[in-house]
Amino acid sequence: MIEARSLTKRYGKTLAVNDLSFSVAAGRVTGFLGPNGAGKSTTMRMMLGLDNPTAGQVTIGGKRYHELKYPLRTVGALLDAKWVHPNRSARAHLAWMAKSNKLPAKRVDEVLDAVGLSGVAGKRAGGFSLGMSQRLGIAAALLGDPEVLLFDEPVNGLDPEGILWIRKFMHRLAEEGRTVFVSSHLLSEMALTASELVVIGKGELISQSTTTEFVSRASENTVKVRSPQLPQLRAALQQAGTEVREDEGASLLVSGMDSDRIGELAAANNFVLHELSPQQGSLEQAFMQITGDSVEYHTELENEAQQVLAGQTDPLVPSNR
Ligand SMILES: Nc1ncnc2c1ncn2[C@@H]1O[C@H](COP(=O)(O)OP(=O)(O)OP(=O)(O)O)[C@@H](O)[C@H]1O
Repeated sequence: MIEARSLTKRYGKTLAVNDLSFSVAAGRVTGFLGPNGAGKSTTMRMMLGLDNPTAGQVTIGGKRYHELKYPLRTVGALLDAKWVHPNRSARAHLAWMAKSNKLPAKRVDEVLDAVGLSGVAGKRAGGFSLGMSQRLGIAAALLGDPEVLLFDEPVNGLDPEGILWIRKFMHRLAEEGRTVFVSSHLLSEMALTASELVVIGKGELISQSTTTEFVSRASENTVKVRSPQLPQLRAALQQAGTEVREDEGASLLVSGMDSDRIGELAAANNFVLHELSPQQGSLEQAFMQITGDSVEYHTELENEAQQVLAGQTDPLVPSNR
């Protein structure tokens, strides 16, 4: 369990985190979502005692990081995967970390096995691909068998296979009952990875809810309707008080009435329906709608969201930001 209460961080004139309060529960993956510069990394650094809050506090299992007797046994983190001596082998890197933190040496092989790096444990970590480095970073985070895990943008720059691996691994950690808190600006990926979302913009809390609630609350839920009697159907729907838009000429997008009632209205008027399908809003739409002014780099995010919606980019592949 992580709890942030009125957490605030100021760097000179920049208010990086402003009066932020939220909680992260065990046994699920919680996504920490926000546009670039929203304050995600700063918040995570304060969780790990790498930065001191200007005001407020953040606790892990009720204690501030500095109060933890065995920090690595309580919280593990992946902040920067390339933080490793390039000439050390993966095993030597972990053995050094285990020793310097008074953790049992046998954990090294256990965590190498858990992340699938046993076969390359003797190889120089400097020659690892980004995906392998991320796995090594996760192995290091797991050394102390912590209840709480923090990952800062763990899928950045990874290929689809690497992204899928991380997503499944996080689900596994949550199923083991751990608290998994993962930051990202990749909206589609978070929709698949996290069941709970903490969303921030310009250092402030925008929302905390389940991913499903976040999407359905924010996005406009419409119903797509196709019929050979489109003009008549349209008139009947408008008369019933719905908002109706043309969708590529051949169908209608209806808001303000659910699909059951639209079907009943059509039946009552003897209209033939060729399609009646609820259109779920995407996380991108929800995010754009909710974050609104909080997005510092609006155009960039909008482009990304629009490309994903239009199917021009694979949501599994992160953009190069
Ligand atoms: N050490 C620092 N000194 C001054 N300003 C900082 C420092 N660290 C962060 N900031 C500023 O604080 C704000 C929040 O930055 P932060 O890195 O926490 O955001 P973020 O959500 O992690 O963004 P990104 O996804 O781009 O990493 C930004 O305006 C940033 O420029």
